Amino acid sequence: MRVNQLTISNLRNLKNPTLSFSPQLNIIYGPNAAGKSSLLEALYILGNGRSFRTSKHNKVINDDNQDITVFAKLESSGASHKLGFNRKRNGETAIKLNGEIVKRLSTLAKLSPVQILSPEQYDLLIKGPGARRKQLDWGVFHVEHSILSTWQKCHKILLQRNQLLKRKAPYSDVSVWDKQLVNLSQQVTQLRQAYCDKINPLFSQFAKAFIQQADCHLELYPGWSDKDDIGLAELYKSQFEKDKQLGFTQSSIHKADLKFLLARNKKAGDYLSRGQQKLLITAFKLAQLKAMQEYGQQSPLFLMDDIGAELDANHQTQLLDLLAQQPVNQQIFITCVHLAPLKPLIEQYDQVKMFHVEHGQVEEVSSNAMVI
Ligand SMILES: Nc1ncnc2c1ncn2[C@@H]1O[C@H](COP(=O)(O)OP(=O)(O)OP(=O)(O)O)[C@@H](O)[C@H]1O
Repeated sequence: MRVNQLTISNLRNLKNPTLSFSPQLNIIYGPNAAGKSSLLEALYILGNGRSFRTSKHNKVINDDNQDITVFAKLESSGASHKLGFNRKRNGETAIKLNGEIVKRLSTLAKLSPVQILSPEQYDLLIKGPGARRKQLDWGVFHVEHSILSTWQKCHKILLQRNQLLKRKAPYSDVSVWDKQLVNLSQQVTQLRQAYCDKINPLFSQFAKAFIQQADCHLELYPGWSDKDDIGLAELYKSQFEKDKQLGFTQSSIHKADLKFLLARNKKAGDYLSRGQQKLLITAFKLAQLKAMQEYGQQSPLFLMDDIGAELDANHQTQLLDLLAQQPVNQQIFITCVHLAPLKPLIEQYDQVKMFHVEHGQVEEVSSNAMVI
């Protein structure tokens, strides 16, 4: 997928730019608080219907305005599309694809997948499992769309079962849902596991290069522990009293986790330095990108916010080398304060566009005019 043109209205401090992008490398640079990340936010909204920096939609709308609009001309799965997204302060949202109203956010996700690496994600290893599960399911969805409906059905049943548990219903009532729940939990887990199997060698390879630790790997915790190998159906039976006491189901896909492990199964979050954790997340994101390039329906936009901020010079060079090896149809957007470290990367691309941002004003500048 690639975005050819983007028009942004009333997003944070941006002065409503219309921009034409390179199908390969786009560099967005300028001083702090210029509006660089805001530009990436607009691109992210195209694929997700929300910001990557906040869950509070109103924060993204310019203080003096009542709504934001992001409009893009893009190419996806070999066809050209016009995609418009509008959100008002009261939360009302309108999405239009080629003039037709779109109701589901999953349509956006399928049409314009976006992968982002930003400082907001560097604490993924020390956060709760929810954030890792989200990243995992994002990846699974983009190589196997069917996970979404199975996941939704599973969560619906969990909701019904939990309502009964809260009401202290008897086992005979609650267990009506167990067979379906077992079935759906296993289906989701199989898809998650298949994705982990695909991504693991890619992740290990990037992780080894970045943090010089052999045997870095990902392990899926399905959301229940079955040490005695009795099966999920039996677990529901044996956990019923505890579930009733708690008022919710303890074991299913809502408790899954993606574990980042080092040699001898040490938890990466407990062992690595902050800097190494950031590098490991970078390795994970690159592995997800590669998995989509190899197994997905299409390659996502790859957004890298503040590329220089979190890496030392060596690791930055390593990352830039990897970016220089991306397939020619991979569209990349990078924000930075200083251009100088990006010079070797820029020189390796045929089609580069550079945008200078200051006080919300975005201007395309010639890459030949790059003064370093
Ligand atoms: N709702 C809003 N309305 C108007 N301005 C806003 C709004 N939200 C944030 N801003 C301002 O927009 C500016 C742009 O922020 P942004 O994070 O995009 O800058 P940046 O160039 O990525 O900065 P940095 O290099 O420091 O990360 C900031 O000055 C911020 O205070």
